[in-house]
Amino acid sequence: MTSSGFSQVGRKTVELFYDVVSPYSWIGFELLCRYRHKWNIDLKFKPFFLGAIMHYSKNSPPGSNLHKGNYAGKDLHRLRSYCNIPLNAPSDVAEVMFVKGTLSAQRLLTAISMDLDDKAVEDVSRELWLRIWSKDKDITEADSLLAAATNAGIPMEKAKILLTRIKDQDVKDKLKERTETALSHGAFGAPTILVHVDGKAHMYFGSDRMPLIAHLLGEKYEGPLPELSKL
Ligand SMILES: N[C@@H](CCC(=O)N[C@@H](CS)C(=O)NCC(=O)O)C(=O)O
Repeated sequence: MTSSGFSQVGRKTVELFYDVVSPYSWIGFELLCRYRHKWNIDLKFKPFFLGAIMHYSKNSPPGSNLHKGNYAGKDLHRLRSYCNIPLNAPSDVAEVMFVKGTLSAQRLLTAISMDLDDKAVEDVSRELWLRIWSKDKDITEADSLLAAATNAGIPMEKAKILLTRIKDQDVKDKLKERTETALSHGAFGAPTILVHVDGKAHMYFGSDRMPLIAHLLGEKYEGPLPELSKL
């Protein structure tokens, strides 16, 4: 969809539902950013709240299972060079993911999606992932969120206003609405990707579903295109 609400002729819409707590969402995000022009898709960023997705789908994070958690650590290390995304697990993964969480960060992204544009959502999302999943930096304190926003090019005064917006009811409601939309399509984790073709939404789970998404779109998937990395 364009800002006027209409898709450009021939462009299919792909909605990426993600939470910056999720390293696989980062991979899905970068891969779709790399492919959006090749596939001529209208890529829409939909920050949602993974904690609520897990709760309402009665799922549990892979890290809550010892073997799955250990495997995910190795998998992400392999994906780091395969995809050319500088993934590094935080020193205390459990604290970062399950104690500190990402509710404020997801509300900030929601406020940016409401008050600014897709480019700002993209750039701040990347900055947040760089902090949490590359540099082992906090994303819960006000200063941390301001640093992510300003590093992404948002002027400090505007960033401060956006930060106050995370307490506003319309922002909370929008994040809830997006999370409910994902749940209504059967979401149980992140990334959740909705591909709209011929008036129908097709739901995919995972950053590793790109070959299937390409197939649905009638396009080619040629791997993670590490040479197009923005990182
Ligand atoms: N195979 C998927 C794994 C994605 C994944 O494990 N995502 C986590 C969040 S980081 C999740 O929501 N998992 C739910 C589940 O595995 O049921 C990929 O490569 O992207």
